[in-house]
Amino acid sequence: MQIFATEQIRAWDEYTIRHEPIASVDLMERAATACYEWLLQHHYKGRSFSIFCGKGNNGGDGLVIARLLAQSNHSVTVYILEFGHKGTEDFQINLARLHETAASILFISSNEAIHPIPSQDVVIDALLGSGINRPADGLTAELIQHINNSGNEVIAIDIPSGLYVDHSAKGNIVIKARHTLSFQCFKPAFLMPENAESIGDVHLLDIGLLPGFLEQQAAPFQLVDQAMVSAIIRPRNPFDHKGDYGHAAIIAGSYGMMGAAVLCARACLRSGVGKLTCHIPTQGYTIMQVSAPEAMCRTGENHSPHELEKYDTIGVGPGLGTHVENFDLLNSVFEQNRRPMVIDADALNLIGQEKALLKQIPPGSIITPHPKEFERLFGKTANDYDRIQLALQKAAEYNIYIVLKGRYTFIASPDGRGYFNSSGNPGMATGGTGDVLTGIITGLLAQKYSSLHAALAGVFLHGRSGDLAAAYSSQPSLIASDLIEFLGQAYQSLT
Ligand SMILES: NC(=O)C1=CN([C@@H]2O[C@H](COP(=O)(O)OP(=O)(O)OC[C@H]3O[C@@H](n4cnc5c(N)ncnc54)[C@H](OP(=O)(O)O)[C@@H]3O)[C@@H](O)[C@H]2O)[C@@H](O)CC1
Ligand SMILES: Nc1ncnc2c1ncn2[C@@H]1O[C@H](COP(=O)(O)OP(=O)(O)O)[C@@H](O)[C@H]1O
Ligand SMILES: [K+]
Repeated sequence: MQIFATEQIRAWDEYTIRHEPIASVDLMERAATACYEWLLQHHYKGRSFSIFCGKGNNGGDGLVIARLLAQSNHSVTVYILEFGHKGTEDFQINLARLHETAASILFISSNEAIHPIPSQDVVIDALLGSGINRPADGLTAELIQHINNSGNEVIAIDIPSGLYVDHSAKGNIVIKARHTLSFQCFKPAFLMPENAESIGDVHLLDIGLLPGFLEQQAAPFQLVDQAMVSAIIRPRNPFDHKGDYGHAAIIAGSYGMMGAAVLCARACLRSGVGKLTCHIPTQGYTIMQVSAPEAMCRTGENHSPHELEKYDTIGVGPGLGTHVENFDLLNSVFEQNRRPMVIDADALNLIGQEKALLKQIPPGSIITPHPKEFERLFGKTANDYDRIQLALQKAAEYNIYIVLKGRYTFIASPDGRGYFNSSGNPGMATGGTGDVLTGIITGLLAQKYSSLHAALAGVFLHGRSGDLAAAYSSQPSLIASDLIEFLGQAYQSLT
């Protein structure tokens, strides 16, 4: 699924209007009807509503929702914020239609007209949509503050008023919604952690925009979804043998952190790798042999970084520790292995301390930082959008894939393309889940998936395992080992 910027969303609306064909006011009717039906299907039937509308087409959506609710005997009060202009054509048509219903219509042209919102009302926010072109200020800002301070449940239409679709509104006054009902496709704003408080739960409603438009468009970002990953994962052939699925090495673990190495190794095995050898510290030998009997072990000084050429790929970092001797370890790994590999956790923290190592990373490798590790590597950014841009810039500069982990993990490709993963849940915010991801991606790389495909499929399967594990038990009880247990079902769910 594509993730579009403002101009492309507008172009998709226009394409549909021209080619379906459908009048713009009828498309608005379709969009608002989808919102109305969502409300009825989600326990809002019979409630009373305060609906706040601007005078653009977002406000037009609000007016249609108000009419549909009033016609089905809901108590509706509509507040129209006076921007100083008369409103778009579709807004005006729908204002005239609303006058024929029992809805109360009030205009807000000064702060004296802002009154307390009845506590039982559900608030619908249709003040500003994708047409916002400057921060909300003056009366608009006051009204947004008033709604936020009311404590009422707020449902935003298309996007919470005050947010931009595709750049940061950090520090601006923005509606805080419980739900956002948006149309057709994800907008970048919904994927940024900095907007979490504003967007609430996002629900994408199908308004029948024509798919033909998608063929002509290069979206700035793609969503990693089941369809994409199903097309990547290859079936196994009947005469295959373990040599066909690669030999991976995991270099991980230290005293007190052997668990990270075990989680990584077990996830790698479950990902489908042919053979796995773990380079671990001597004191971790028994732990690994007992916990992952399918894996071979190499022990010795400094993780015994010898004969690394024989592996198809290497995953390095989980639980490694940041002792000074590990700089030599990393240098040795990068010297011996020039094929794409996976670099995570303490290996990234070491590189963060010794930035010259960045240039030594084998081309096409995948690094998997969480936001703090990313910051140690590449520095702070002013907002989440800038961080995404910085990831793309650094991926190109070092010819690597950057998997920036989070709710919607972002994958930056060195060719400038960016992907947001759609699977996963906050149950996965628990120690060790990142080690599992490293194991999965390493296993996919060993199986000769391209770096891009290993990263995309790896993050999606990892999140899908988390979703299946949480559905089986619960989010709070989820632990990293559960992801490994559910990886099999995650694969199964693709077909
Ligand atoms: N057929 C379609 O296309 C469909 C569209 N749909 C809906 O249309 C919405 C987009 O509508 P839109 O383009 O009219 O923009 P919208 O956000 O309502 O109004 C913004 C107006 O407000 C103004 N303004 C801007 N910033 C401001 C600020 N900070 N504070 C105050 N005022 C500000 C600015 O005017 P200006 O003051 O700059 O002259 C601008 O004209 C979209 O989100 C979706 O809900 C759906 O129905 C599906 C079909
Ligand atoms: N709220 C969330 N929603 C979805 N995925 C999450 C969430 N929180 C964490 N994750 C995922 O869990 C993993 C955590 O990795 P990381 O922070 O490296 O953990 P650790 O270092 O403990 O292994 C990442 O893959 C991340 O995308
Ligand atoms: K809105």
